[in-house]
Amino acid sequence: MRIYHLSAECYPIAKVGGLADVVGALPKYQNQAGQNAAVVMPFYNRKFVHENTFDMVFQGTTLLGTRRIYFEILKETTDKLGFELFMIKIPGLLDRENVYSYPDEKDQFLAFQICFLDWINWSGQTPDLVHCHDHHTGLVPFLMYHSSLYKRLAQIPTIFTIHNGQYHGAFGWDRLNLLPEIDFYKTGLLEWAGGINPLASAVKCSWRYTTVSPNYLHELTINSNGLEYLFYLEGRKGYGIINGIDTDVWNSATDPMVPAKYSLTTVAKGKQKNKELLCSRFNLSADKPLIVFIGRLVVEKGADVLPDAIERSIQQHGDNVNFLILGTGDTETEMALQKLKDFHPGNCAVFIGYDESLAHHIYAGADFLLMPSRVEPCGLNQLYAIRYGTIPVVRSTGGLSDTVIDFGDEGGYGIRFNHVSVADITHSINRAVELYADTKKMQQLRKHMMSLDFSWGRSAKEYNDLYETLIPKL
Ligand SMILES: Nc1ncnc2c1ncn2[C@@H]1O[C@H](COP(=O)(O)OP(=O)(O)O[C@H]2O[C@H](CO)[C@@H](O)[C@H](O)[C@H]2O)[C@@H](O)[C@H]1O
Repeated sequence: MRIYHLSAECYPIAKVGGLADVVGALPKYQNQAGQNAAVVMPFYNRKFVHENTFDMVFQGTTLLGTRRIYFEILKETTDKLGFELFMIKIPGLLDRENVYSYPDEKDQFLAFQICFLDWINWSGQTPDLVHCHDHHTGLVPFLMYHSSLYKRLAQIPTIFTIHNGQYHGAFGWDRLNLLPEIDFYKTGLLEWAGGINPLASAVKCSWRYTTVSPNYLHELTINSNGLEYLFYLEGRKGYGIINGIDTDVWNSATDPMVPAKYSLTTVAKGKQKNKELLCSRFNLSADKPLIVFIGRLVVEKGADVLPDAIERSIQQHGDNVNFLILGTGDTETEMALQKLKDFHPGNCAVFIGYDESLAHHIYAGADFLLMPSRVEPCGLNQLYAIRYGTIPVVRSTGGLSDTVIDFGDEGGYGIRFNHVSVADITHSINRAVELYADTKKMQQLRKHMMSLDFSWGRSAKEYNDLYETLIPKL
């Protein structure tokens, strides 16, 4: 079955967050299960494109409104990622370094989607299914079914996966002229709340939509930044499939970014060594419990509550607890964390920035990973933590509820709390500190976690099974 995954991010080419991890792994596991899945993404001027070779497999021109643009489809030559990788290059528009945040970002993603459709249309391809990810690719289903230009593609099933329902990519009707010819009586399928809303359009037009955890499917009807009623209406098309992790990349016994490699049998020693290295780099003490946070410092992740919660915990536990934060995001939170570090240099360390290698080292060296998320569609950090024997301390929401069982419950291994509040977080940290003192229990939980299977195998099969239901049997 030929499948195209369309995404703005893909690990290791361009990663901003979890979307990249998923799109860089799912197709590989699907191919191992007998599919023929490829990834199509925008061209970014990044390390990966300079260190690898590409063939130009197609070139053409298309229209973005009245602007004629020239584009190239570049294919990575080795398929070493476990899937074919195609990048769409548009000189001056899709050939920059960063993934997001350019003032003409909406034009960039619109052009990306149009060029993809032009390419498969004019090169005569008929994939079995097109799988779109997040709002950057959300107009593809509408255009496939309601543009006279792409009538040839109108029978191809589309699936849309929502990695984050808070972001819709919406824009005004004044930009409708940037779309190719469309059936004007169908424009309602583009609309939500008075504008063009790519996420809403994808939910309406794709054959099926999926969320990255079963719990999040339900939560979207309660909190999706204004699309709650749409999710309620379209609920029959929705499926919740939990993300997996790429166990080739996330393997503490082979991970090149983990200084002291370890397996289930050597976890205590390996973790301690990694922790010592981390602590000496950040001026912390390796004898104390090390509680870490990795991620975007934004309200959605509960990062705004971290400074107060950490301050309170340090006060409560005196010198007996350590925190390490890796992230970047809201300036106010970054500044509050820096200040905290200055007040408590021996108990709190902060690294503002994005550092993939440091993140791997932290997952391996930490005792506890804190995730006080307000919204967490799936969450990969807790899965990486579990895989590396690090106890997740999470708010019960979205995919965190689906993947973390409190150690007080049967079969449990993590710590869960209900509210994004200083009180709930500090209470959970108290539990973590107590747990840390029980060396035997810690060791038992680490081994238990490392024996759990959150790899893509099962989830990739669920996607494949869903595809099968949409593709007519020959
Ligand atoms: N400063 C930093 N330095 C190094 N690495 C960093 C980093 N900040 C973040 N990361 C890494 O980025 C990834 C973040 O993944 P998440 O799934 O937690 O979040 P994100 O909100 O981006 O993804 C959205 O999509 C994914 C995928 O579907 C969902 O799991 C999630 O709930 C949803 O919000 C992890 O691999 C993490 O280690």
